[in-house]
Amino acid sequence: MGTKKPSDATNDIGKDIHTEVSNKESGRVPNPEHTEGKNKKQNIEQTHEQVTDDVMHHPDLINPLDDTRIDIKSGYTKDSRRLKGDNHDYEYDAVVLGAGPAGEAAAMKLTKSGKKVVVIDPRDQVGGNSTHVGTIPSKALRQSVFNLINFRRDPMFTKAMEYKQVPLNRVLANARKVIRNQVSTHTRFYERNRIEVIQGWASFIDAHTLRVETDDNVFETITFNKAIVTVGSRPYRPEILDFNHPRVFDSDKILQMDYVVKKIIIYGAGVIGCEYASIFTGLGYKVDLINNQNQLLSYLDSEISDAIAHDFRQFGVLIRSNEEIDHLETHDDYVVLHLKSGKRIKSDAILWSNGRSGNTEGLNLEAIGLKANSRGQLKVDDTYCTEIENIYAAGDVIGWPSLASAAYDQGRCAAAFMVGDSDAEPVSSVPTGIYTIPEISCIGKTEQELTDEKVPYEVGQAFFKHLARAQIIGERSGVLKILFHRDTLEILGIHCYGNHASEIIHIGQAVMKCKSNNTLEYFVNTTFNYPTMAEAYRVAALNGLNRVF
Ligand SMILES: Cc1cc2nc3c(=O)[nH]c(=O)nc-3n(C[C@H](O)[C@H](O)[C@H](O)COP(=O)(O)OP(=O)(O)OC[C@H]3O[C@@H](n4cnc5c(N)ncnc54)[C@H](O)[C@@H]3O)c2cc1C
Ligand SMILES: NC(=O)c1ccc[n+]([C@@H]2O[C@H](COP(=O)([O-])OP(=O)(O)OC[C@H]3O[C@@H](n4cnc5c(N)ncnc54)[C@H](O)[C@@H]3O)[C@@H](O)[C@H]2O)c1
Repeated sequence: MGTKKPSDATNDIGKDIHTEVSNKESGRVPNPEHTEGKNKKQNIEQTHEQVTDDVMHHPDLINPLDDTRIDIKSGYTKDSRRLKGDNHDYEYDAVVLGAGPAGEAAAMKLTKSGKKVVVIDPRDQVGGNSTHVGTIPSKALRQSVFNLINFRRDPMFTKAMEYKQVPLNRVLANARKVIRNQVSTHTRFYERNRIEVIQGWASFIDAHTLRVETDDNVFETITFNKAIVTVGSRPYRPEILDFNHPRVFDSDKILQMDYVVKKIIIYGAGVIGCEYASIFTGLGYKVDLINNQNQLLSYLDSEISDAIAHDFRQFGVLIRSNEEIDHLETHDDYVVLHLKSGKRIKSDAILWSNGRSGNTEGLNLEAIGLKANSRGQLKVDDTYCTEIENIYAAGDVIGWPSLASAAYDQGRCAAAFMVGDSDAEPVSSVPTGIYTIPEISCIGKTEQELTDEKVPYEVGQAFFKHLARAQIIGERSGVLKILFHRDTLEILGIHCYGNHASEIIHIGQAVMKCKSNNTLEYFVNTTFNYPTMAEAYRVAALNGLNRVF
């Protein structure tokens, strides 16, 4: 990502742009002429301390997994022609804090609406946590492990293959390639749209001024009319754990694990914990999965939740439910997890996957009168506007649903609201896609919800083992469940467990979205390709209709 050098910081509309060497580095007291007042200066000092702490505390936030740099070549700077002169004195119409999916979508929508936009991110590559440490590496890793499992199962190879455990960072070779391609694709989007991208840490000085610390410890200020905060999230790290210990990991640090283990504890059985349970068992590790609740992924339809728990046990995952950490004992070559129930679990390493926190600490929100909640998240209204009228927020930093899929749409919608699009709508319905092995995907209501709401529903099911396509590609388990109103046949929920579930769900989602066509009969009266996994919809629909009397 192109770093804007101080020399680029020309001022085309009469406002001062300051650069200064970090006080911390130089040991010098800053020149008071370079700041607008004592209070502001204190805020800046505080921000710098916080930001530096964040960098120290969380180095992975700024270090992409793939260190091959893909620089932005546009060189589009403040000297460039303004696309459209909005009626204000600020340098930019809009500033975007964070170049993840939410930030990218917001920047694209803003620039296509004729606004002069700048995006700021501390990483030297675009893509955000989603591309560098979240969605992309974990899904590419899962695919490699999935291939390995199929390879080991295939009788053509089992005899010839030496069964060897592989360290995680070697399996990540494919992920590095995907990351590089993703960064390259997204870099081109910024370039083609001539969006300025600055590498640096952003924090607020006031509601129209940002302070940006570039990676060479140079600070500058930029002024803007509106801002959108899309700084994302990072793993929540409780103080009782030492994440510098080589056997203690979170979902960012795990990507650097360079040794093989026989046994690993996963603390937290949320989406990340369950996806990694599949990855580790696929690599041949024994897994202790510690769940704080009594059911896995308890918001899922309970049959699906039972199915994944059953398959996990088959693959050698020991699920320990209703447990809570007391403390962790660390040693050079092992760890012992002490649970409040009195149990002690010894293992080669631990992956802590119990929640995430919004990256708001270093933003100096106090300077603009904003306060994040205890999880570092910002509250927004239906237009993604925070309590400050020119400051918007989207993506993980606003909490629900904390998905890359939704972050992109939220960023685009927030920008649409910022520019006053009359047809902008906030994101409200998002499918669940969990990339365990096998996958889980759902949309709409669960059986439990419909029962609680006393809705007269029926169920139609299709088991993958009966589908021609599934038999051809060797899918052994999997089911598609359609929940529908028994009188109107309206589809109320779709739940899928099995490989390709995250793709299969979209057929049902499209039908559910078409209000006039949203009935089970669509699947009976429409000819699908054969043999396909989509045939599951026809089989499930006929199965469901047979129950209606
Ligand atoms: C292991 C894992 C697997 C996941 N798998 C999936 C999945 O399969 N599907 C899915 O939909 N979602 C998945 N997610 C969630 C997904 O990654 C997030 O929802 C998504 O990254 C959120 O996008 P975002 O744009 O809000 O922020 P992010 O992707 O977090 O990007 C925020 C950016 O802001 C930058 N930033 C931080 N502080 C500042 C600052 N002060 N100034 C400027 N910039 C700053 C950061 O460097 C970062 O580049 C997964 C997450 C994890 C951790
Ligand atoms: N396939 C996917 O869509 C996918 C994959 C991985 C991660 N993700 C996203 O990543 C996010 C994190 O997943 P996860 O499995 O770590 O956790 P989670 O959000 O499922 O939560 C796990 C537990 O941690 C608690 N928690 C959450 N944040 C906390 C905080 N800041 N402080 C204290 N406790 C907290 C929660 O209440 C819960 O009990 C999820 O929101 C998920 O949407 C999505």
